[in-house]
Amino acid sequence: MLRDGRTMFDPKQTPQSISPEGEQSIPVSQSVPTLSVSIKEHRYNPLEQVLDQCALSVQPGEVVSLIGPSGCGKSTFLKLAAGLSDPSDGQVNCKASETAILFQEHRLLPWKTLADNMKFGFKGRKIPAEEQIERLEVAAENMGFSRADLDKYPSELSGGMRQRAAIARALMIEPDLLFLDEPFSALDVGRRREMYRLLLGVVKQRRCTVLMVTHDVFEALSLSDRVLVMAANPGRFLKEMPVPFRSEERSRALVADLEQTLLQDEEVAKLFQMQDWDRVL
Ligand SMILES: Nc1ncnc2c1ncn2[C@@H]1O[C@H](COP(=O)(O)OP(=O)(O)OP(=O)(O)O)[C@@H](O)[C@H]1O
Repeated sequence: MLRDGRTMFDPKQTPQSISPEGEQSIPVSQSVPTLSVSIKEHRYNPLEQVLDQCALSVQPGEVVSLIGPSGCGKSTFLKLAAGLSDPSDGQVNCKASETAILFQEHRLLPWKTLADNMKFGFKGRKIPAEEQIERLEVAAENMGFSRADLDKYPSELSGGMRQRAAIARALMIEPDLLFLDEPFSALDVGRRREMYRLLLGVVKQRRCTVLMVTHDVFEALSLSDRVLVMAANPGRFLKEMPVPFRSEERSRALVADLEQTLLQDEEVAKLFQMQDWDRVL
């Protein structure tokens, strides 16, 4: 059973096509979505249409990932969904009360220590001082930061530490909606898995809703309830791959099987130029 109540027993799930009208053809659960996005089109300049007919509803506690070739418009869709700018034509409806955004770049302030960067999200929020300290301590432990690390400046941290700091900063405000753009790209395989567990723990405990962009298909299928594949020129949703297993049931073999099914779909294979999928090189 998926978190939103849908059941999908067929382990050989196949990608479903998405109609140009958006996802109306896809069955969704009955609860009020945390996030509804309907973008008819988006352009940064009048001559180039970046997005075309991208509609998506995300249910409370659902994890949805966007994958697609570089430049197809994933980050643009995420930024519009997060309300960072308005679509040229379309609307975004968000029911979340606390939203956090994690950008592709870590965006830490170079003149602030790691601790101050991690606490930066508290600015403007009424969180008592003791609770701020408690959240910082828990986050530092979860992220594997020592007391000495907390006094360092971003320039003194490794790329992976900076990325973990940005993840901590986002999670420390306890969001009920998280927008993540390539959040784990700088982490080694062990840290990545720790972060996956942490993220899915937050999703489960607080019913946090997640919309994530990633280049890593295996990662997307490991973490998500469904994965949307975007095509380019203009950016649009091409396929949806539901993940028919609860997160705790997902083994490497099951996810690898789903990855193979997805990447062997004719249209998806063409999109990523992966028609000879079984070849490593
Ligand atoms: N601020 C901007 N101004 C003008 N064009 C932009 C801007 N941001 C993105 N674009 C263009 O919009 C298109 C989609 O970019 P976007 O970053 O959304 O793609 P993406 O799928 O996230 O790429 P990647 O996987 O490489 O991060 C690209 O052609 C890009 O050049």
